[in-house]
Amino acid sequence: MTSDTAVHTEGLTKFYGARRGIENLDLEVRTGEVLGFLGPNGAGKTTTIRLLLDFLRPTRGHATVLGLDPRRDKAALHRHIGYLPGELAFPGRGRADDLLRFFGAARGGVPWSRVTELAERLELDLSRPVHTMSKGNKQKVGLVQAFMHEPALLVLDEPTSGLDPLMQQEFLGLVRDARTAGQTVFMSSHVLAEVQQAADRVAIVRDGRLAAVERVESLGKRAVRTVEIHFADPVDAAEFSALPGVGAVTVSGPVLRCTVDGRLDPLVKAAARHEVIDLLSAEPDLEETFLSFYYHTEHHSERHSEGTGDAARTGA
Ligand SMILES: Nc1ncnc2c1ncn2[C@@H]1O[C@H](COP(=O)(O)OP(=O)(O)OP(=O)(O)O)[C@@H](O)[C@H]1O
Repeated sequence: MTSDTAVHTEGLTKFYGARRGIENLDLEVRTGEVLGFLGPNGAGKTTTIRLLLDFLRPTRGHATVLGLDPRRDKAALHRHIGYLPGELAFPGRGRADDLLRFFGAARGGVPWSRVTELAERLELDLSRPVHTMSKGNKQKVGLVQAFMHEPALLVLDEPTSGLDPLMQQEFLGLVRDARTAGQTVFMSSHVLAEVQQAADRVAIVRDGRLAAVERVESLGKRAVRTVEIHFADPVDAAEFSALPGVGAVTVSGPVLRCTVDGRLDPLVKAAARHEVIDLLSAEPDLEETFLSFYYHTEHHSERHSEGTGDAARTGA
């Protein structure tokens, strides 16, 4: 492991008795990248995060985080990490600002302006006692404490849970700023859409095993979109169904509906031979296309054909 690598795991495995938490995880998070750690409930995301921070001990295998051994160098490691747990539990009945002062002091001092700047961006009222706050506002306190000391590595477990859409966007802005500042971000989620907006790569876990690691750009290319074209006059389905990437063509009079996998260009050029009244293209639904590819396919490893150079498969 070099300084180019923020997190490195080798055969990392945790069983809870006979129950698999995560098994044989080989994963690398590069310094300065945002890695989305994606998987459905129970996939093993929280287990992995807790192993990286030494809140759990592996059954076998090994992790190196920021060049340190989480087990041996836990205290040093935690100073360089900003951690947002999946389930927040704040102690006591204190106000948010008092709590954050306490966290700041524990990390060797954090400029208070940094705390207020984060609180303003997230529209968090620091004068409120944390125990009276809504889930979303508690989540904001959790985010402020994770980001406030500008750690080399942010480890965020389901960071947007409880945040409304506007605040989710603000959070993604914080992640992008962290990346610009050279920080590394490892964030778990079960929502691809949010990870896709912020991450360089996504690692997909399923049933305690790593299913794939992909660059986010290659997810987009894989997306199937639905297209509906309204023509001035009726058209013939046969004219469109053989076009590259075009599938599920149905024609009802002057309205053509189909799916397009990849480039829209062949369909648009073919449509342009007719008078087009309207064209509707639904946003690529990556949840439906990409995730179903991994989650709902028995033999998904066989279906993963195009190599991106990043594919990491464990034969799950
Ligand atoms: N303390 C525990 N004792 C027994 N089994 C556990 C424990 N913690 C987790 N597990 C099991 O390990 C597996 C992975 O759980 P984990 O919490 O890591 O998944 P996750 O991907 O974080 O899920 P979620 O999105 O629901 O938080 C699940 O089958 C879960 O039931």
